[in-house]
Amino acid sequence: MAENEERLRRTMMFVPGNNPAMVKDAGIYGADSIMFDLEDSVSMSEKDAARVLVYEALQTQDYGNAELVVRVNGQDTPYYANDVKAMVKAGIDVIRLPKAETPEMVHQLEDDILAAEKEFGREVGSTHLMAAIESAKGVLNAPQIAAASDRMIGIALSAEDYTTDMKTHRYPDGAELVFARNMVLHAARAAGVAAFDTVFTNMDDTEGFYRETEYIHQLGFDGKSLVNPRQIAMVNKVYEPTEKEVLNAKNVINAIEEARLKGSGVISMNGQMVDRPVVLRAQRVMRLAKASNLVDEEGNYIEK
Ligand SMILES: CC(C)(COP(=O)(O)OP(=O)(O)OC[C@H]1O[C@@H](n2cnc3c(N)ncnc32)[C@H](O)[C@@H]1OP(=O)(O)O)[C@@H](O)C(=O)NCCC(=O)NCCSC(=O)C[C@@](O)(CC(=O)O)C(=O)O
Ligand SMILES: [Mg+2]
Repeated sequence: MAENEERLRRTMMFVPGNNPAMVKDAGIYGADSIMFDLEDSVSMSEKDAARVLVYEALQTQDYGNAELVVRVNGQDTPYYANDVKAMVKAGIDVIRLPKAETPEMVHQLEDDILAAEKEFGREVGSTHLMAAIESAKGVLNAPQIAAASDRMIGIALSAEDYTTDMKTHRYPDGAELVFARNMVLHAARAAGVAAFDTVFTNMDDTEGFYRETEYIHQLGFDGKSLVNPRQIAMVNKVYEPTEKEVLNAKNVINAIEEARLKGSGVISMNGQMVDRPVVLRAQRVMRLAKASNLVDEEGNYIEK
C-alpha cells in the first residue's frame, strides 16, 4: 500500500466511455486519475461499443502519469462480467465498483479480477479496486466495504444516487450529505484507504463548486470525483498549500531528519512538539507542493 498512500488523488475525472473524442483527449487536462465510465453515462444500446472503445484506447493512447480507473457496470447487470474481463485484460490500474452495498460484493469483484488476471496472464494482484457508496445500505456498511480487500485503494461517495435513495435531493448547503460524508471519510481512514467526495454537477456554479471543495478539503477527503475538465484546476487550487505551510513542512522534515541522525524520534521546533503525525502531515504538504510546482527537486520553495 506504500505506493497508494503516496499517490495524490485530488481529481478523479469521469469520462463517458462511449465518447471517442473525450476518451482520446482525456489525458490532456492533468487529472490525477482518469475514470472511464461504462455505467450510468453510457446508454444500454452502447454498452458493448463503449467497452471496446475504452479497451482500444487503453492499448493505444498515452495518458501520461494519470492513474487509470474504469467504472464497470453493476454486478446485477449482464455487462459486468465482460467489463471486468476486458479491463483486466487491458491492464487497467483500478476497477471502480458502482453501488457497493456489502463487503461480499467487493469479494465477488476480487474473485472476478483474480480469475481474469490468471486468464489473461496479468500479474496477480496488479489490478486494484475501489468502491462507490451510493445508498443508505452502502453508507452503513462503509467500514466493512473499505476494509474488504487488500486491492482496495479507496471508497467514494456518490451523492446523486445516494440522495435519490434517501428520498431527497442535493441542496446548496450539503446538509443532506453530512452523515454520509463523515461515514465514508471515517471508514476510509480506519481502513487506510483514500476517500473521494462526490461529483458537483452544476458546471456554471463556480462559487458553489469552490465552497463544496473547500469544505471537503477541510474535512480531510483526498479529493473529488469530477465530471468536467474545468473543475480540475479549481480542486488543485484548493488543495495547494500556502507558502507558510510549505516552509513549515520543509522545516519539520529537516528537523526530524537531524533528530533521527541523533537517534531521537521527537523534537521541539519553535516551542512546538514535532512527532510522527506532524511529520506525516508535513510529508503530504510537500507532495501537494510538488504537484503544484511550488518547490524544486530539493523541496525548496520557488519564489514567484
Ligand atoms: C457535463 C458535460 C455534459 C458538460 O459538457 P460541456 O460540453 O458543457 O463541457 P465543456 O466544458 O464545454 O467541454 C470543454 C471540452 O472538454 C471536453 N470534456 C468535457 N467534459 C469532459 C469529460 N468528462 N472528459 C473528457 N473531456 C471532457 C469537451 O469534449 C470539450 O472538448 P473540446 O470540444 O475539444 O473543447 C460534460 O462535461 C460531460 O459529459 N461530463 C461527464 C458526465 C459523466 O461522466 N457523468 C457520469 C458520472 S456522474 C454519475 O454517474 C453520478 C454518480 O454515480 C457519480 C459517482 O458515482 O461519483 C452518483 O451517483 O453520484
Ligand atoms: Mg451513481
